[in-house]
Amino acid sequence: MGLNTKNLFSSFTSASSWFELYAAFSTFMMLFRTAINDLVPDQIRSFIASKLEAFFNAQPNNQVSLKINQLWDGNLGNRNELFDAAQEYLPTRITRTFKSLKVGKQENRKHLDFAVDASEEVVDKFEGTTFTWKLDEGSENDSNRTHAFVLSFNERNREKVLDRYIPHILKTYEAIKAEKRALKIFSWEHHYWNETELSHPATFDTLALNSELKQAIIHDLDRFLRRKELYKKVGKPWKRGYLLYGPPGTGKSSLIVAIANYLKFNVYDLEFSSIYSDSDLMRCMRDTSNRCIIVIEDVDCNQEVQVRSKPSYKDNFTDSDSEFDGSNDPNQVTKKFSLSSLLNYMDGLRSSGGEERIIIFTTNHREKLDPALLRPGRMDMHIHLSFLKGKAFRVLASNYLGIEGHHPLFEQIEELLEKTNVTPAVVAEQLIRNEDPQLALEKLVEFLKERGKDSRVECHLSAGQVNVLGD
Ligand SMILES: Nc1ncnc2c1ncn2[C@@H]1O[C@H](COP(=O)(O)OP(=O)(O)OP(=O)(O)O)[C@@H](O)[C@H]1O
Repeated sequence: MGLNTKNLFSSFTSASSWFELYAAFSTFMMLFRTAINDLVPDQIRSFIASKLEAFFNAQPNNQVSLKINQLWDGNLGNRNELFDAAQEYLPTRITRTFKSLKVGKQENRKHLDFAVDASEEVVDKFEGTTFTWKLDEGSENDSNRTHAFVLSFNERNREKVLDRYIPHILKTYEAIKAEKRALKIFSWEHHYWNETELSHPATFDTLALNSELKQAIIHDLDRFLRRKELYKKVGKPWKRGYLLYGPPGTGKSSLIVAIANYLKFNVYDLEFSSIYSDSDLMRCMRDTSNRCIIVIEDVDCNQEVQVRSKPSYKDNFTDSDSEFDGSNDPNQVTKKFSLSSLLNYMDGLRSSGGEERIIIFTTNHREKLDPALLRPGRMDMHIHLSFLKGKAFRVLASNYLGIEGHHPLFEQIEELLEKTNVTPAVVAEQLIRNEDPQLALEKLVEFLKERGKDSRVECHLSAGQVNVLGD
């Protein structure tokens, strides 16, 4: 029985017949789609879709590529920033599925670094479009060999690449650079901030502090950063003041570095002796950048701050910018600027209106400080750093001896530490004397037993404490 095509087509000549055909086809498609959705799992469907897309994109006639050379025009002094950006950006697209990767670790860096291997293509998705990257390492025979990235994409995405994809890569690069940027420490000398790199490795992980205290500080810092909008709404300068107090060698400076490394804030270290007048103080405060920590160390040694309540000074200094050299003063202390200038700054009254500033005062003697300085709002959190107690010792054992787990001498050492008042700095010094962990711990036990005999004459202070004075 033959199929009569003439009859078949003639039966579809009317509009209603075409409509019927269309309706039947739509119904079939709907059923087909539902069946596919029900029967074929999600992963398989997206796999097929990506293969189809790759197939069409791979057609040589609609693929275009951009070559991003390491050097612009081969000129050594002329690096191509886009190459550097791609080099930083692509490892962020590396997933666990890669078969070939370059991996390495740089000195002073905790984390591993990854880089694209020339034998592997990196496939990146941006706004639903697939981009393929390949590293070209140049010819081995070429003495001026440099690298290049080749970016391939479908020609219909030319505009997207230039208008949005490349700007996106450059922006990501800036963010990565900011994240990796070395922190700076500034000191005020002769009316200018002198900058050096802050390469101190202290972090909250390497600090021997009791863990509740650590958590309380980290929590306070996080909360401070989160509350930008609230500070703005209530018209409060967005800053937070911490007072670190305790005996020398308990980690005040180390904690400041740990805070800086945690927040990625630069540190401005201010010694009052380098300030010549109120206006000098204002200038140095004004010249600090946002997102910084201003540190005034050993504030009790800075006579200007602790002596405000002494009658001889009250008579002599004012809130003005005038300088007072203290030459007639019986205590022979040089007074160059007023405490009230500092307090005003701290209240934000005369600040430059900057944001995200942390102010840290350190002292070995909190009791010597002027109460005006300690008032809530000026010093929001008082952090007491004290002798080494409890399990905090294990952090030092890890820092100095590389002992990560347990050691049979730990309990004995911790018991001895409870009975003795020794600072983390003193214990650190003992540990560093011997490379052999077992020997170092045995020597520490001996040392602590000796110290225990003298401990009766030492004052008994509690372990690290924190006192939050409110917002
Ligand atoms: N809590 C701690 N955790 C880890 N290391 C510490 C701690 N305290 C002291 N150290 C070690 O002791 C050394 C001295 O400590 P640091 O300078 O931080 O103490 P400090 O309290 O600021 O002393 P000072 O009051 O004399 O300035 C540091 O190099 C650090 O290695």
